[in-house]
Amino acid sequence: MIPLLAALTLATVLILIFRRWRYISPYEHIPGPAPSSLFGYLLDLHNPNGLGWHFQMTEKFGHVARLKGSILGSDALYVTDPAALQAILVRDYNVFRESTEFSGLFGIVHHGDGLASVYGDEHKKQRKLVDPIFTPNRISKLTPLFYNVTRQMKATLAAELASKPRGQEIDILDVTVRTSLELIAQAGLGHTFNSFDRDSKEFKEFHWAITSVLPIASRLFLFLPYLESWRKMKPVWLRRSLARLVPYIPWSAPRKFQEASETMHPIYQTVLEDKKRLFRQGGMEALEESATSGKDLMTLLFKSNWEAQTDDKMPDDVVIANLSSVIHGAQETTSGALSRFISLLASDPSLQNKLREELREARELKGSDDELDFHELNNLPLLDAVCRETLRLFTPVTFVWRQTIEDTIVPLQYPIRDVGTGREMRELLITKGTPVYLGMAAANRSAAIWGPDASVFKPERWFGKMGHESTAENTRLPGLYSNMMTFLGGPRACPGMRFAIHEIKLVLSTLLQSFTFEKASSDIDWKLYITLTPYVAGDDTGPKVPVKVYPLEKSF
Ligand code: HEM
Repeated sequence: MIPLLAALTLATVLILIFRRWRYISPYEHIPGPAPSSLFGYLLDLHNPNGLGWHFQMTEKFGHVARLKGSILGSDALYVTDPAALQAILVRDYNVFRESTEFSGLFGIVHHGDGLASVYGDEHKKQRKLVDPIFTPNRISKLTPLFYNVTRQMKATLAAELASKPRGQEIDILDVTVRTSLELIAQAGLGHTFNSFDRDSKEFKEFHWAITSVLPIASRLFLFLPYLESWRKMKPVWLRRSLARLVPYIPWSAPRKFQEASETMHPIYQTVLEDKKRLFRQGGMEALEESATSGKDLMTLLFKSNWEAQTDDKMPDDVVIANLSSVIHGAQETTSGALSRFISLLASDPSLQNKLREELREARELKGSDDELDFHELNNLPLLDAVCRETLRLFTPVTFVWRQTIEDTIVPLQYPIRDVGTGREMRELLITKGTPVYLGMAAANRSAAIWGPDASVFKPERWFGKMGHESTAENTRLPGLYSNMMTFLGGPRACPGMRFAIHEIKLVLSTLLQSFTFEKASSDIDWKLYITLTPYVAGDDTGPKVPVKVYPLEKSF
């Protein structure tokens, strides 16, 4: 049996190598980086220490680059061209699908076919129910809930500082992680993880699961192409029986991946069951009388689903998968971004003071002890510019992945020069099956788009300007937020963008009104997992962002 299996494997590998040898890439004429291993571009693209590889893409190779495949695989494209991005994300979004790697991965993590795992009409139908829970009006009503959480954050941080010698470094990532998880738990689920209680078992377990599942998955990237077939495997009893064997695999990554995705699911089930029970007992009124006055995203989604036409209603497993997508989408991205903001401010005391002055003036103008509301926070020009510039330069999601399901020609704003003939091409045929990587961080740093100072942190570039006016030549990118790619664009753009911006502004303003920040002695390495994750340089024991924090003599 074993010799037969070995012979079959060898024959398959030889056939694949032969096919690869005969393969003529449709992208031979496009410049691109040489792969650093036999695995082709894959190891470079996913290298946790490879952020520089992404950042240099447009300057070295232009706005479309060829990524050479492995000895067994075919080539891919890395796209940052504004016109091509518009075609891929908006015009032809049904042709450039979320990759099966991602839909398989998120289908398993979210235990069902939520937004991140569906395409076409099903995706449109689900977005119709999810988008209304994120309108500016709905987000503005979450402000009191947000302040409840930031008050706990402030008290916990003040207590930690009081218990330590003055000037000792603290891990601000721990603070932003607890804050963003508690914010999305309360505002998203109407639930608490008691995240500021160091002994909270629920916080520890959920936090471990939500922060580990994607970094672990990126260690399994060679297996990602098979996850979609795995989760759709029939008969279901066979898949379930095989899944029971995972804990016995002598490799920790699949075991931990399974454990993490199994930890989060029961919490979402309980939250949904609680809402249903309340609804059965007292209808919508009972939900509206709950602790969040019915303003949490889960109640809104429940309502939106209840009011939908029968054909549009989502079954419970899809509601749960979407709930899980929302919580996941909100957690890692926002906590990492918040710690990035604070470490930037810690290195720039003058910017910190200017932001504090802007806040002080706004509070004085308001003339009461009430905190700034949604609109008042949005009307602070320096805070807004710092927010945009940080999210441009330090894009939390570096790239996304699409798969082409039919041959399509896309236009190019920046022509490609043929490496053989030097001929200029103003459009590009992308053939069926090509993996297409959309370099969001690279597009946000392109010197052709943003000018020669594209890689400099310069909040002033946004003063008095909207979206494309801050680029070098009024270039329009198809991004949802301020003409940049941070939250993507088109029908699959991030629905939680307003939630994220409001959270970032509100948390930062709360911290700046009570504390000052100073740079710590160590440098931070931002590692590329699916979102950017901060580590102290030379210390791989876990994500951290040490800074020195001091209470303000007079907080306001
Ligand atoms: C700085 C913070 C955030 C960033 C940079 C960010 C970025 C993104 C990006 C790039 C995508 C597209 C992924 C893809 O197509 O492969 C996305 C999707 C998504 N985000 Fe966010 N996000 C952030 C915060 C949030 C928040 C706060 C929420 C919810 C409260 C959220 C919920 C979602 C959901 C549900 C999706 C899936 C949308 C779909 O497939 O239709 N995100 N996000």
